[in-house]
Amino acid sequence: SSSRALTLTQSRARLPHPPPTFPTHRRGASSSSAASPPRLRRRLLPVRAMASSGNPYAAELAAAKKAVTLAARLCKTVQQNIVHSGIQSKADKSPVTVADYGSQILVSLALMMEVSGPFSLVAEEDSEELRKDGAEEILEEITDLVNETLVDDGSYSMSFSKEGILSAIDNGKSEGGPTGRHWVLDPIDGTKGFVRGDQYAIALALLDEGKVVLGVLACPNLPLSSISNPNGSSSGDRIGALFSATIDCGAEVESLDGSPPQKISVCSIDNPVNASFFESYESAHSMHDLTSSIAEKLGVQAPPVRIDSQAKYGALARGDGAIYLRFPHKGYREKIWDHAAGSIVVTEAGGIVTDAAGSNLDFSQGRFLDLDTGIIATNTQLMPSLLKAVQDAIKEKNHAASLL
Ligand SMILES: Nc1ncnc2c1ncn2[C@@H]1O[C@H](COP(=O)(O)O)[C@@H](OP(=O)(O)O)[C@H]1O
Ligand SMILES: [Mg+2]
Repeated sequence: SSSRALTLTQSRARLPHPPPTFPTHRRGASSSSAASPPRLRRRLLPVRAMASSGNPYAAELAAAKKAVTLAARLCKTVQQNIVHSGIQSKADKSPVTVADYGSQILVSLALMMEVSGPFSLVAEEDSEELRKDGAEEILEEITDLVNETLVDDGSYSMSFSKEGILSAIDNGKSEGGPTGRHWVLDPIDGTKGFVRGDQYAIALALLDEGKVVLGVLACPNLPLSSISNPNGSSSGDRIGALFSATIDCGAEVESLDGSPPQKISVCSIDNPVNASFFESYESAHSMHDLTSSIAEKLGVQAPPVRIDSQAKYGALARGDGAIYLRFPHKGYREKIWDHAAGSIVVTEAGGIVTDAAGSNLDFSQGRFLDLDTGIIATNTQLMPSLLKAVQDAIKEKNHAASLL
């Protein structure tokens, strides 16, 4: 209601740190009002929900779910258009670019509206390209798409000006680090899958004092209950899964269009013969020859299950498969937004996520993960033998390379 509406000036006075601003105008106002002080209706979540759930991050979790669900609405629209227009076969990358920026803007907006206190966001995109000559058309497309999504969703009665779009994107420029709270966002993880019409995820996590304390993964194309065959297609299952996890509170999955959350846990397979493993669809992202040699050493019989994005972590967390292997080619540096949300979903579901040396991933070092060789994830039962197989396979590969 209008009595609850706060001007930005009012909400700043109430908060310990000013939230980031983006020029916006209320829907229905003339375009000249974009220059007048923006009015943001800030919805604060009921404090009661926080206290009764026993989850110290309950408010942030609710905000994160709302943010990625809103972004997923935009991404789904764009992906449908891409698939229908057959644009994925052309070199034109603009639809995915529009969705990437649009998703980041909506997540940033929703977090800002729903969570009080200092705001820091480490996100993949910045506005540099959009500020260049020749980018006007794409900027206009993003602005229209974001504003249309806001109208369809109906949660926030506001619309963005083009300048507002640019500054909202730049809210994601934080460097993260070991102190304070930082949101970590991949607005579209698995862009290759997105363009192919396959799996992708909107991945959002919260770092608190260098540790991931919360993660949500919106997977609009993932079957809700399980991947029923090796290609990840469904058998009449509902499509669209939202995974979430908060530190020490477990992991859950719910439907992206609303259903009660269900607790999830990793599988309890302890014999690798019965295990299957996930890896990137793209061989450029992970060495399929190395993973195949690891699987062979371990005695895994099933062929690899190749899926784009952090949907792999979600599927692992609910026991659709037993192992996730990721071995980028030499020289690649992993980014924190590619693993923060996925890793807490797996660990809170009872799994373990480490680098190839068996060390925990360290999200406190800025935008990159500094890690040894690759990332592996599985349950507690399989981890010791998996780690041994990984190290043996790497040794063998290095030895073979030294003979060349
Ligand atoms: N050469 C490379 N090696 C490993 N990962 C790469 C890569 N190039 C891109 N990536 C990362 O792999 C992510 C996709 O992971 P996956 O292969 O599991 O689907 C990409 O996320 P984006 O799609 O958000 O750019 C990107 O960050
Ligand atoms: Mg990514």
